Amino acid sequence: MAQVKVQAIASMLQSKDTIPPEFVRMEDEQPGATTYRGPAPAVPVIDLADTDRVVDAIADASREWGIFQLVNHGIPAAVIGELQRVGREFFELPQEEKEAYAADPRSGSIEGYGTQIQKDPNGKKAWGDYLFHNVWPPSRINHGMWPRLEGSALKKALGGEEMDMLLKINYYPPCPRPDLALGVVAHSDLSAVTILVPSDVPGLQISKDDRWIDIDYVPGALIIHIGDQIEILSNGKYKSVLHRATVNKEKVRISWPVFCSPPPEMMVGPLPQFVSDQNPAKYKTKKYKDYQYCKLNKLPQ
Ligand SMILES: O=C(O)CCC(=O)C(=O)O
Ligand SMILES: [Fe+2]
Repeated sequence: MAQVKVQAIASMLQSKDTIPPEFVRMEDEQPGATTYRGPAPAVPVIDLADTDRVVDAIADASREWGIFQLVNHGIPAAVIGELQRVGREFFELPQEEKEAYAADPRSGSIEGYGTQIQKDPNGKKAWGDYLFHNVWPPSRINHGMWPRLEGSALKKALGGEEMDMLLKINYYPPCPRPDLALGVVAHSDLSAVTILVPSDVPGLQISKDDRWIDIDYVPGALIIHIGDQIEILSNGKYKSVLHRATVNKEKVRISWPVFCSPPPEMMVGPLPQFVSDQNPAKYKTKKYKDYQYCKLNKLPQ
């Protein structure tokens, strides 16, 4: 049976100030209670055109933050705008039309329209739906998946030989109690890096010095997350950032992360230049797909 999507639940809510109990997060996760409201340092903004500084700036930000905003990235605003438009258009289709693209849990692939990826130990749910679509390499593109994403996604701008790219479109309907719910719960990304196109509605938060802080988007910037694979390759020098997404009372929030990951069979482990007698390997060396399996099934890495 099809999973009931949050968008359908949100559209049927009678009350403007309550949400079903399974969406009320445990108290130590609720954004209303846990978002830090004091002055906090801002996520670094890096100018890709500043060739003298860019490499050091990325290394510093990856070590201290695990996330940064990239400006002058060279991807035309029209390409990004097209991706946003087509993604939004998908979620505005009637519910039964969207269900034609529903993810099939038996297929072993994450691709498709769905809600709720990971089981929650307390049976709680996140306030959001998604559409996953492989966009690179060409052999892994499923041409039956929301065809209007074909050719419009960031793949043309980003396409590289050694990376697999998975586009996710997160759709978070307006939520009567954004203080109690989360769109995406705290996690780090399994990818090597994630390139996130934000919408104009804020909501991305990171954990920095044990506080949840809001990210103020720089208009037109791409948000770059360091993911688990870079943390592993660098033996922990560069940090996979812990982050989560909050939702909005009046507005739909959408985000467009592109997860750039090694191919499934590639061996991943700390690179020799990051390992020494004083600094032994902190991570195993194994296939990327084995790291993926452990993360998705919440097993020890
Ligand atoms: O919506 C966002 O801003 C973040 C989404 C996210 O972290 C994810 O889908 O992995
Ligand atoms: Fe994420």
